[in-house]
Amino acid sequence: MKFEDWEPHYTAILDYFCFGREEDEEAARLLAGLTDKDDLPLLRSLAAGKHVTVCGNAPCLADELDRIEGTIFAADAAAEVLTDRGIRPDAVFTDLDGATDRFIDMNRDGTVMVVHAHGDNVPLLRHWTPRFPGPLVRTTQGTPLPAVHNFGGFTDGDRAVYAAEELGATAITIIGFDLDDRSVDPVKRGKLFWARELLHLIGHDL
Ligand SMILES: Nc1ncnc2c1ncn2[C@@H]1O[C@H](COP(=O)(O)OP(=O)(O)OP(=O)(O)O)[C@@H](O)[C@H]1O
Ligand SMILES: Nc1nc2c(c(=O)[nH]1)N=C(CO)CN2
Ligand SMILES: [Mg+2]
Repeated sequence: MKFEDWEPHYTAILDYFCFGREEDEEAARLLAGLTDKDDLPLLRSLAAGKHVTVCGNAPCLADELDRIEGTIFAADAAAEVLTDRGIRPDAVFTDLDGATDRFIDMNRDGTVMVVHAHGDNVPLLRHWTPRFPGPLVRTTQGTPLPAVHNFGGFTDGDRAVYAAEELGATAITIIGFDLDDRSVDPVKRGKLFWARELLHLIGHDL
């Protein structure tokens, strides 16, 4: 999605959560300076012309793994549910709140880390970004920078779907999403509300 088309949705999300755009854009500038890696061509090659399965981290994920087809994009800690079952994702979309040392291992084995900057994860960006030994793509939800991309989307899971669309996937299967999950805290419920809105906007009704 072009940034001009994304921007009104982004502004509405900032208002809803009382998040600051300046903080998001400062985090993106910081991330721009933490590494020179930009493995966008590799990420594109994983999605373009391919069937992509996006794995969210709802409790139902473990029961839906038999639906996986093609390239695997994992939303943050969903990557661990997958590796626990011997499945290494092709890419992990993460704002790093679910990151563990196992992300470093899968990145060394070739999993693309798609590291997202926002106003509330600056310490995590500083901690993890220099430690990833393998392929890395950087994203922002604000104005994109030359090597900090914005494919649209907000939560790790819906951003993975937006990226798959933007990078030319021919089909997308979405598993591990329970957007009515009542076990989550109120802020997370708000995030799942926006995930549903944003997925609906690009034709995925969950
Ligand atoms: N019931 C669910 N619980 C958690 N994640 C879900 C659920 N259903 C779908 N998802 C997707 O899986 C992703 C898991 O990533 P993660 O739990 O790190 O969330 P996040 O987007 O970083 O938000 P938060 O800041 O609340 O952690 C979410 O971004 C969301 O898109
Ligand atoms: N400023 C800010 N931006 C975000 C946040 C967050 O907690 N704060 N969480 C996200 C993952 O759902 C995505 N973007
Ligand atoms: Mg996360």
